[in-house]
Amino acid sequence: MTFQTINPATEDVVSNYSYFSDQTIDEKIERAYSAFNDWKTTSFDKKKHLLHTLARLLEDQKEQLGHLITIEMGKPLKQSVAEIEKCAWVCDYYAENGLNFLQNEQIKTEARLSYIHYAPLGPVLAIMPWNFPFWQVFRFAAPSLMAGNVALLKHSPNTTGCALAIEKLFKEAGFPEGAFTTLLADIPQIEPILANPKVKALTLTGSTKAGQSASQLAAKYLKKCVLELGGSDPYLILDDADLEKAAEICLSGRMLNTGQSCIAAKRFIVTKKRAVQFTELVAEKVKSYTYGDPEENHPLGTMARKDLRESLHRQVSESIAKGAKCLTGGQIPSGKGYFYPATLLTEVSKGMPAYDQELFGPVGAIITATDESDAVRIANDTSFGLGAAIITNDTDKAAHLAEQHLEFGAVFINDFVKSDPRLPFGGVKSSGYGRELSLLGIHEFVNAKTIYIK
Ligand SMILES: O=CCCCC(=O)O
Repeated sequence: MTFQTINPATEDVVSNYSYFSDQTIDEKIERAYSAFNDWKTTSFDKKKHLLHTLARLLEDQKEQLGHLITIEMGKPLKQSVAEIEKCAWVCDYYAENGLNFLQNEQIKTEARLSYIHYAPLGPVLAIMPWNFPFWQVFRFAAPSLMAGNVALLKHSPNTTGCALAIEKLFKEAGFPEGAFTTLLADIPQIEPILANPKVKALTLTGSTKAGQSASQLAAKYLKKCVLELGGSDPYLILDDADLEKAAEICLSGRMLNTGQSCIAAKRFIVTKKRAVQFTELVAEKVKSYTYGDPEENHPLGTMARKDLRESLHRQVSESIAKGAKCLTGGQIPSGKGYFYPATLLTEVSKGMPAYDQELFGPVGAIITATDESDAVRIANDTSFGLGAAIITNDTDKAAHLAEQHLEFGAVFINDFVKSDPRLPFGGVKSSGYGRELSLLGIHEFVNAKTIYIK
Protein backbone atom coordinates (compact mmCIF):
# COMPACT_ATOMS: atom_id res chain seq x y z
CA MET A 1 0.00 0.00 0.00
CA THR A 2 1.23 3.49 -0.82
CA PHE A 3 0.95 6.74 1.10
CA GLN A 4 2.10 10.34 0.77
CA THR A 5 3.70 12.96 2.92
CA ILE A 6 2.20 16.44 2.57
CA ASN A 7 3.79 19.80 3.35
CA PRO A 8 1.19 21.26 5.75
CA ALA A 9 2.13 24.84 4.90
CA THR A 10 1.57 24.48 1.14
CA GLU A 11 -0.55 21.30 0.93
CA ASP A 12 1.87 20.03 -1.74
CA VAL A 13 2.92 16.39 -1.83
CA VAL A 14 6.47 16.00 -0.50
CA SER A 15 6.99 12.30 -1.32
CA ASN A 16 5.28 9.00 -2.05
CA TYR A 17 6.11 5.85 -0.11
CA SER A 18 4.99 2.23 0.13
CA TYR A 19 4.62 0.26 3.35
CA PHE A 20 7.01 -2.66 3.63
CA SER A 21 5.62 -6.13 2.96
CA ASP A 22 5.28 -8.48 5.94
CA GLN A 23 8.19 -10.45 4.55
CA THR A 24 10.45 -7.38 4.39
CA ILE A 25 9.55 -6.53 7.97
CA ASP A 26 10.39 -10.08 9.11
CA GLU A 27 13.74 -9.92 7.32
CA LYS A 28 14.56 -6.59 8.92
CA ILE A 29 13.69 -7.93 12.38
CA GLU A 30 15.91 -10.95 11.68
CA ARG A 31 18.77 -8.64 10.69
CA ALA A 32 18.21 -6.46 13.78
CA TYR A 33 18.32 -9.54 15.98
CA SER A 34 21.57 -10.74 14.50
CA ALA A 35 23.01 -7.21 14.84
CA PHE A 36 22.02 -7.32 18.51
CA ASN A 37 24.09 -10.44 19.10
CA ASP A 38 27.24 -8.49 18.19
CA TRP A 39 26.16 -5.11 19.49
CA LYS A 40 25.43 -6.37 23.01
CA THR A 41 29.09 -7.26 23.48
CA THR A 42 30.49 -4.19 21.71
CA SER A 43 32.63 -2.20 24.14
CA PHE A 44 31.32 0.91 25.83
CA ASP A 45 34.21 2.84 24.33
CA LYS A 46 33.10 1.96 20.83
CA LYS A 47 29.44 2.78 21.58
CA LYS A 48 30.52 6.07 23.12
CA HIS A 49 32.58 6.93 20.05
CA LEU A 50 29.67 6.14 17.71
CA LEU A 51 27.20 8.22 19.73
CA HIS A 52 29.59 11.20 19.70
CA THR A 53 30.05 10.74 15.93
CA LEU A 54 26.28 10.72 15.51
CA ALA A 55 26.03 13.92 17.56
CA ARG A 56 28.57 15.65 15.30
CA LEU A 57 26.70 14.50 12.16
CA LEU A 58 23.48 15.93 13.57
CA GLU A 59 25.19 19.24 14.26
CA ASP A 60 26.80 19.35 10.82
CA GLN A 61 23.50 18.60 9.05
CA LYS A 62 21.16 20.51 11.33
CA GLU A 63 20.01 22.96 8.65
CA GLN A 64 19.03 20.26 6.09
CA LEU A 65 17.50 18.01 8.75
CA GLY A 66 15.64 20.96 10.25
CA HIS A 67 14.27 21.76 6.81
CA LEU A 68 13.03 18.19 6.46
CA ILE A 69 11.15 18.45 9.77
CA THR A 70 9.61 21.74 8.69
CA ILE A 71 8.37 20.55 5.33
CA GLU A 72 6.90 17.38 6.82
CA MET A 73 5.15 18.76 9.89
CA GLY A 74 5.16 22.56 9.65
CA LYS A 75 7.29 23.58 12.63
CA PRO A 76 9.06 26.96 12.30
CA LEU A 77 12.53 26.25 10.90
CA LYS A 78 14.37 27.72 13.89
CA GLN A 79 12.54 25.31 16.21
CA SER A 80 13.29 22.39 13.88
CA VAL A 81 17.01 23.22 13.95
CA ALA A 82 16.86 23.51 17.76
CA GLU A 83 15.27 20.04 17.84
CA ILE A 84 18.23 18.59 15.93
CA GLU A 85 20.65 20.30 18.34
CA LYS A 86 18.82 18.70 21.25
CA CYS A 87 19.22 15.28 19.61
CA ALA A 88 22.98 15.88 19.47
CA TRP A 89 22.86 16.78 23.17
CA VAL A 90 21.13 13.53 24.16
CA CYS A 91 23.66 11.49 22.14
CA ASP A 92 26.58 13.25 23.85
CA TYR A 93 24.88 12.91 27.23
CA TYR A 94 24.52 9.12 27.03
CA ALA A 95 27.93 8.75 25.41
CA GLU A 96 29.42 10.44 28.48
CA ASN A 97 27.19 8.96 31.20
CA GLY A 98 26.01 5.60 29.85
CA LEU A 99 28.90 3.57 31.22
CA ASN A 100 28.46 5.02 34.68
CA PHE A 101 24.68 4.36 34.64
CA LEU A 102 25.23 0.74 33.65
CA GLN A 103 28.01 -0.19 36.07
CA ASN A 104 27.44 -3.27 38.18
CA GLU A 105 25.89 -2.29 41.52
CA GLN A 106 27.13 -4.20 44.51
CA ILE A 107 24.62 -5.03 47.27
CA LYS A 108 25.82 -6.37 50.60
CA THR A 109 24.27 -9.73 51.55
CA GLU A 110 25.53 -12.97 53.19
CA ALA A 111 27.06 -13.90 49.82
CA ARG A 112 30.73 -13.44 49.07
CA LEU A 113 29.62 -11.08 46.35
CA SER A 114 26.17 -10.03 45.17
CA TYR A 115 25.36 -7.35 42.64
CA ILE A 116 23.06 -6.11 39.88
CA HIS A 117 24.30 -6.40 36.33
CA TYR A 118 22.43 -4.46 33.63
CA ALA A 119 22.11 -6.55 30.47
CA PRO A 120 20.40 -5.36 27.28
CA LEU A 121 17.11 -6.91 26.18
CA GLY A 122 17.38 -7.04 22.38
CA PRO A 123 15.43 -5.34 19.59
CA VAL A 124 13.05 -2.70 20.98
CA LEU A 125 10.14 -1.45 18.88
CA ALA A 126 9.64 2.33 19.09
CA ILE A 127 6.32 3.72 17.89
CA MET A 128 6.86 7.44 17.57
CA PRO A 129 4.80 10.54 16.74
CA TRP A 130 5.22 13.37 14.28
CA ASN A 131 5.33 16.36 16.65
CA PHE A 132 9.05 16.11 17.53
CA PRO A 133 9.94 13.66 14.76
CA PHE A 134 13.67 13.55 15.56
CA TRP A 135 13.75 14.28 19.29
CA GLN A 136 11.24 11.65 20.38
CA VAL A 137 13.22 9.01 18.47
CA PHE A 138 16.63 10.08 19.76
CA ARG A 139 15.56 10.33 23.37
CA PHE A 140 14.68 6.63 23.20
CA ALA A 141 17.44 5.51 20.83
CA ALA A 142 20.50 7.11 22.48
CA PRO A 143 20.10 5.40 25.88
CA SER A 144 18.76 2.16 24.39
CA LEU A 145 21.65 1.69 22.01
CA MET A 146 24.18 2.69 24.67
CA ALA A 147 22.69 -0.06 26.86
CA GLY A 148 23.32 -2.58 24.06
CA ASN A 149 19.82 -2.88 22.60
CA VAL A 150 18.99 -2.30 18.94
CA ALA A 151 16.11 -0.15 17.70
CA LEU A 152 13.19 -0.76 15.34
CA LEU A 153 11.33 2.42 14.51
CA LYS A 154 7.71 2.63 13.38
CA HIS A 155 7.26 6.33 12.84
CA SER A 156 4.20 8.38 12.08
CA PRO A 157 3.51 8.17 8.30
CA ASN A 158 3.50 11.97 7.85
CA THR A 159 7.15 12.13 9.01
CA THR A 160 8.46 9.21 6.97
CA GLY A 161 11.23 11.33 5.41
CA CYS A 162 12.49 12.04 8.93
CA ALA A 163 12.28 8.33 9.83
CA LEU A 164 14.43 7.36 6.85
CA ALA A 165 16.87 10.23 7.45
CA ILE A 166 17.39 9.02 11.04
CA GLU A 167 18.19 5.49 9.88
CA LYS A 168 20.68 6.95 7.37
CA LEU A 169 22.36 9.04 10.09
CA PHE A 170 22.98 5.96 12.25
CA LYS A 171 24.57 4.21 9.25
CA GLU A 172 26.71 7.23 8.38
CA ALA A 173 27.92 7.45 11.96
CA GLY A 174 29.19 3.87 11.66
CA PHE A 175 26.61 1.94 13.68
CA PRO A 176 26.41 -1.62 12.36
CA GLU A 177 23.72 -2.60 9.86
CA GLY A 178 20.61 -3.51 11.86
CA ALA A 179 21.45 -1.46 14.96
CA PHE A 180 18.83 1.11 13.98
CA THR A 181 16.10 0.12 11.52
CA THR A 182 13.18 2.11 10.22
CA LEU A 183 10.16 -0.06 9.42
CA LEU A 184 7.62 1.49 7.09
CA ALA A 185 4.85 -0.45 8.79
CA ASP A 186 1.12 0.12 8.71
CA ILE A 187 -0.97 -0.14 11.89
CA PRO A 188 -2.16 -3.75 11.26
CA GLN A 189 1.49 -4.80 10.93
CA ILE A 190 2.26 -3.78 14.53
CA GLU A 191 0.75 -6.92 16.08
CA PRO A 192 2.92 -9.37 14.12
CA ILE A 193 6.00 -7.28 14.97
CA LEU A 194 5.21 -7.50 18.68
CA ALA A 195 4.30 -11.16 18.37
CA ASN A 196 7.76 -11.89 16.95
CA PRO A 197 9.77 -13.49 19.81
CA LYS A 198 12.88 -11.64 18.63
CA VAL A 199 11.30 -8.27 19.47
CA LYS A 200 11.71 -7.84 23.20
CA ALA A 201 10.06 -4.57 24.20
CA LEU A 202 7.97 -1.61 23.14
CA THR A 203 8.18 2.11 23.70
CA LEU A 204 5.41 4.36 22.47
CA THR A 205 5.03 8.10 22.48
CA GLY A 206 1.63 9.24 21.25
CA SER A 207 -2.00 9.61 22.20
CA THR A 208 -3.60 7.83 25.12
CA LYS A 209 -5.72 5.85 22.65
CA ALA A 210 -2.63 4.70 20.72
CA GLY A 211 -0.98 3.81 24.04
CA GLN A 212 -3.95 1.72 25.12
CA SER A 213 -4.00 -0.26 21.86
CA ALA A 214 -0.27 -0.85 21.73
CA SER A 215 0.05 -1.74 25.40
CA GLN A 216 -2.75 -4.31 25.06
CA LEU A 217 -0.62 -5.99 22.40
CA ALA A 218 2.47 -5.68 24.56
CA ALA A 219 0.55 -7.36 27.38
CA LYS A 220 -0.73 -10.11 25.06
CA TYR A 221 2.82 -10.99 24.01
CA LEU A 222 4.33 -10.14 27.41
CA LYS A 223 6.66 -7.44 26.15
CA LYS A 224 8.03 -4.79 28.50
CA CYS A 225 6.57 -1.43 27.59
CA VAL A 226 7.07 2.27 28.26
CA LEU A 227 4.29 4.70 27.40
CA GLU A 228 4.64 8.46 27.06
CA LEU A 229 1.14 9.67 26.24
CA GLY A 230 -0.94 12.82 26.25
CA GLY A 231 -1.13 15.57 28.82
CA SER A 232 -3.26 18.45 29.95
CA ASP A 233 -0.65 20.32 31.93
CA PRO A 234 -2.06 22.82 34.43
CA TYR A 235 -0.16 26.04 35.18
CA LEU A 236 -1.08 27.36 38.63
CA ILE A 237 -0.68 31.07 39.15
CA LEU A 238 -0.49 31.56 42.91
CA ASP A 239 -1.76 34.77 44.48
CA ASP A 240 1.68 36.28 45.04
CA ALA A 241 2.88 35.63 41.46
CA ASP A 242 4.39 38.29 39.25
CA LEU A 243 1.58 38.24 36.67
CA GLU A 244 3.67 39.65 33.84
CA LYS A 245 6.08 36.74 34.29
CA ALA A 246 3.21 34.26 34.75
CA ALA A 247 1.57 35.33 31.47
CA GLU A 248 4.89 34.95 29.63
CA ILE A 249 5.61 31.51 31.07
CA CYS A 250 2.10 30.27 30.31
CA LEU A 251 2.23 31.45 26.71
CA SER A 252 5.77 30.19 26.09
CA GLY A 253 4.71 26.79 27.44
CA ARG A 254 1.51 26.80 25.40
CA MET A 255 2.72 28.03 22.02
CA LEU A 256 5.98 26.10 21.60
CA ASN A 257 5.74 23.75 18.63
CA THR A 258 2.53 25.56 17.60
CA GLY A 259 0.92 24.09 20.70
CA GLN A 260 1.42 20.52 19.48
CA SER A 261 3.20 19.09 22.47
CA CYS A 262 2.17 16.67 25.19
CA ILE A 263 3.82 18.93 27.78
CA ALA A 264 2.33 22.20 26.53
CA ALA A 265 0.64 24.48 29.07
CA LYS A 266 -2.93 23.44 28.43
CA ARG A 267 -4.80 24.99 31.37
CA PHE A 268 -3.89 28.32 33.01
CA ILE A 269 -5.42 28.28 36.50
CA VAL A 270 -5.67 31.58 38.37
CA THR A 271 -7.67 32.56 41.46
CA LYS A 272 -10.54 35.02 41.11
CA LYS A 273 -8.49 37.60 43.05
CA ARG A 274 -6.04 37.93 40.14
CA ALA A 275 -8.05 36.60 37.21
CA VAL A 276 -8.97 39.93 35.56
CA GLN A 277 -5.44 41.31 35.62
CA PHE A 278 -3.91 38.01 34.48
CA THR A 279 -6.40 37.64 31.63
CA GLU A 280 -5.68 41.18 30.39
CA LEU A 281 -1.96 40.48 30.33
CA VAL A 282 -2.33 37.14 28.52
CA ALA A 283 -4.75 38.67 26.01
CA GLU A 284 -2.22 41.41 25.24
CA LYS A 285 0.80 39.12 24.97
CA VAL A 286 -0.92 36.45 22.88
CA LYS A 287 -1.14 38.97 20.02
CA SER A 288 2.59 38.55 19.38
CA TYR A 289 2.04 34.86 18.50
CA THR A 290 1.42 35.36 14.82
CA TYR A 291 1.58 32.52 12.32
CA GLY A 292 3.09 32.30 8.85
CA ASP A 293 5.37 30.36 6.52
CA PRO A 294 7.33 28.02 8.80
CA GLU A 295 10.47 28.63 6.74
CA GLU A 296 10.29 32.31 7.74
CA ASN A 297 10.27 31.72 11.50
CA HIS A 298 7.06 33.29 12.68
CA PRO A 299 6.31 32.30 16.28
CA LEU A 300 3.71 29.80 15.04
CA GLY A 301 3.95 27.40 12.12
CA THR A 302 1.12 25.23 10.85
CA MET A 303 -0.83 22.39 12.35
CA ALA A 304 0.74 19.18 11.09
CA ARG A 305 -2.30 17.80 9.27
CA LYS A 306 -5.71 18.97 8.10
CA ASP A 307 -7.61 16.46 10.26
CA LEU A 308 -5.68 17.62 13.33
CA ARG A 309 -6.67 21.23 12.67
CA GLU A 310 -10.29 20.15 12.25
CA SER A 311 -10.41 18.25 15.50
CA LEU A 312 -8.77 21.14 17.38
CA HIS A 313 -11.31 23.53 15.91
CA ARG A 314 -14.16 21.23 16.95
CA GLN A 315 -12.86 21.26 20.53
CA VAL A 316 -12.61 25.08 20.50
CA SER A 317 -16.09 25.52 18.97
CA GLU A 318 -17.66 23.08 21.41
CA SER A 319 -16.01 24.84 24.36
CA ILE A 320 -17.44 28.16 23.10
CA ALA A 321 -20.86 26.59 22.58
CA LYS A 322 -20.73 25.45 26.21
CA GLY A 323 -20.00 28.94 27.52
CA ALA A 324 -16.28 29.66 27.10
CA LYS A 325 -15.42 33.17 25.84
CA CYS A 326 -13.05 33.44 22.91
CA LEU A 327 -10.91 36.58 23.33
CA THR A 328 -8.84 36.04 20.23
CA GLY A 329 -8.51 33.55 17.35
CA GLY A 330 -10.91 30.63 17.17
CA GLN A 331 -11.44 30.76 13.38
CA ILE A 332 -9.91 28.62 10.64
CA PRO A 333 -8.17 31.05 8.27
CA SER A 334 -8.87 30.90 4.56
CA GLY A 335 -6.07 30.10 2.10
CA LYS A 336 -3.53 27.34 1.71
CA GLY A 337 -1.90 25.60 4.64
CA TYR A 338 -3.25 24.11 7.85
CA PHE A 339 -2.70 27.25 9.92
CA TYR A 340 -4.62 27.89 13.12
CA PRO A 341 -4.38 31.23 14.90
CA ALA A 342 -3.28 31.72 18.49
CA THR A 343 -6.54 31.42 20.39
CA LEU A 344 -7.42 32.43 23.93
CA LEU A 345 -10.42 31.00 25.77
CA THR A 346 -11.57 32.29 29.15
CA GLU A 347 -14.35 31.24 31.52
CA VAL A 348 -13.40 27.64 30.81
CA SER A 349 -15.05 25.13 33.12
CA LYS A 350 -15.65 21.43 33.63
CA GLY A 351 -17.67 19.76 30.88
CA MET A 352 -15.93 21.74 28.11
CA PRO A 353 -13.31 20.09 25.86
CA ALA A 354 -10.84 22.86 26.83
CA TYR A 355 -11.12 21.68 30.45
CA ASP A 356 -11.58 17.92 30.06
CA GLN A 357 -9.55 17.01 26.98
CA GLU A 358 -6.11 17.59 25.55
CA LEU A 359 -6.09 20.49 23.05
CA PHE A 360 -3.16 19.86 20.69
CA GLY A 361 -2.67 23.29 19.14
CA PRO A 362 -2.13 26.99 19.95
CA VAL A 363 -5.09 27.44 22.27
CA GLY A 364 -4.74 28.86 25.77
CA ALA A 365 -7.52 28.16 28.29
CA ILE A 366 -7.96 30.29 31.41
CA ILE A 367 -9.79 28.66 34.32
CA THR A 368 -10.72 30.71 37.39
CA ALA A 369 -10.43 29.05 40.81
CA THR A 370 -12.03 30.36 43.99
CA ASP A 371 -8.72 30.21 45.89
CA GLU A 372 -5.35 28.44 45.82
CA SER A 373 -6.63 25.18 47.24
CA ASP A 374 -9.37 25.15 44.61
CA ALA A 375 -6.64 25.77 42.00
CA VAL A 376 -4.84 22.62 43.17
CA ARG A 377 -8.10 20.66 43.02
CA ILE A 378 -8.72 21.85 39.44
CA ALA A 379 -5.12 21.07 38.45
CA ASN A 380 -5.62 17.43 39.49
CA ASP A 381 -9.12 17.25 38.01
CA THR A 382 -7.92 15.59 34.81
CA SER A 383 -7.34 12.06 33.61
CA PHE A 384 -3.82 13.13 32.59
CA GLY A 385 -0.71 13.36 34.77
CA LEU A 386 2.26 14.43 32.67
CA GLY A 387 3.50 17.86 33.74
CA ALA A 388 2.42 20.90 35.75
CA ALA A 389 3.87 24.30 36.59
CA ILE A 390 3.50 26.70 39.50
CA ILE A 391 4.24 30.42 39.27
CA THR A 392 4.93 32.07 42.62
CA ASN A 393 7.52 33.93 44.68
CA ASP A 394 7.11 31.40 47.48
CA THR A 395 9.19 28.52 46.16
CA ASP A 396 9.01 26.57 49.47
CA LYS A 397 5.24 26.53 49.29
CA ALA A 398 5.40 25.56 45.61
CA ALA A 399 7.81 22.70 46.33
CA HIS A 400 5.43 21.46 49.04
CA LEU A 401 2.48 21.56 46.62
CA ALA A 402 4.57 19.85 43.95
CA GLU A 403 5.70 17.05 46.26
CA GLN A 404 2.53 16.47 48.28
CA HIS A 405 -0.45 17.54 46.23
CA LEU A 406 0.09 17.56 42.47
CA GLU A 407 -0.41 14.25 40.65
CA PHE A 408 2.02 14.68 37.75
CA GLY A 409 5.30 13.20 36.51
CA ALA A 410 7.01 16.60 36.64
CA VAL A 411 6.31 19.92 38.31
CA PHE A 412 8.24 22.98 37.17
CA ILE A 413 8.28 26.02 39.43
CA ASN A 414 8.60 29.42 37.74
CA ASP A 415 9.35 27.93 34.35
CA PHE A 416 7.48 26.05 31.68
CA VAL A 417 7.70 22.25 31.55
CA LYS A 418 10.46 20.94 29.28
CA SER A 419 12.41 17.77 28.78
CA ASP A 420 16.11 17.58 29.54
CA PRO A 421 18.42 14.57 29.00
CA ARG A 422 19.56 14.86 32.65
CA LEU A 423 16.07 14.65 34.17
CA PRO A 424 13.51 11.83 34.13
CA PHE A 425 10.58 12.38 31.79
CA GLY A 426 7.19 10.65 31.90
CA GLY A 427 3.78 10.67 33.47
CA VAL A 428 1.20 9.01 35.66
CA LYS A 429 -2.53 8.29 35.13
CA SER A 430 -3.58 8.42 31.45
CA SER A 431 -0.25 10.04 30.54
CA GLY A 432 1.41 6.63 30.66
CA TYR A 433 4.10 4.90 32.67
CA GLY A 434 7.81 4.40 32.73
CA ARG A 435 10.44 7.09 32.39
CA GLU A 436 12.64 8.32 29.58
CA LEU A 437 15.94 10.19 29.81
CA SER A 438 18.39 10.41 32.76
CA LEU A 439 19.49 7.33 34.71
CA LEU A 440 15.90 6.07 34.86
CA GLY A 441 15.49 6.14 31.07
CA ILE A 442 18.50 3.93 30.37
CA HIS A 443 17.32 1.45 33.01
CA GLU A 444 13.91 0.91 31.35
CA PHE A 445 15.15 -1.45 28.65
CA VAL A 446 17.64 -3.60 30.53
CA ASN A 447 17.49 -6.85 32.40
CA ALA A 448 18.55 -5.90 35.93
CA LYS A 449 20.18 -9.24 36.58
CA THR A 450 20.95 -10.38 40.12
CA ILE A 451 24.32 -12.11 40.40
CA TYR A 452 24.96 -13.99 43.66
CA ILE A 453 28.30 -15.64 44.40
CA LYS A 454 28.53 -17.76 47.53
O1 LIG B 1 4.43 15.36 22.88
C1 LIG B 1 5.42 15.30 23.66
C2 LIG B 1 6.41 16.32 23.54
C3 LIG B 1 7.68 16.14 24.32
C4 LIG B 1 8.52 17.32 24.06
C5 LIG B 1 9.82 17.25 24.73
O2 LIG B 1 10.30 16.20 25.08
O3 LIG B 1 10.44 18.30 24.92
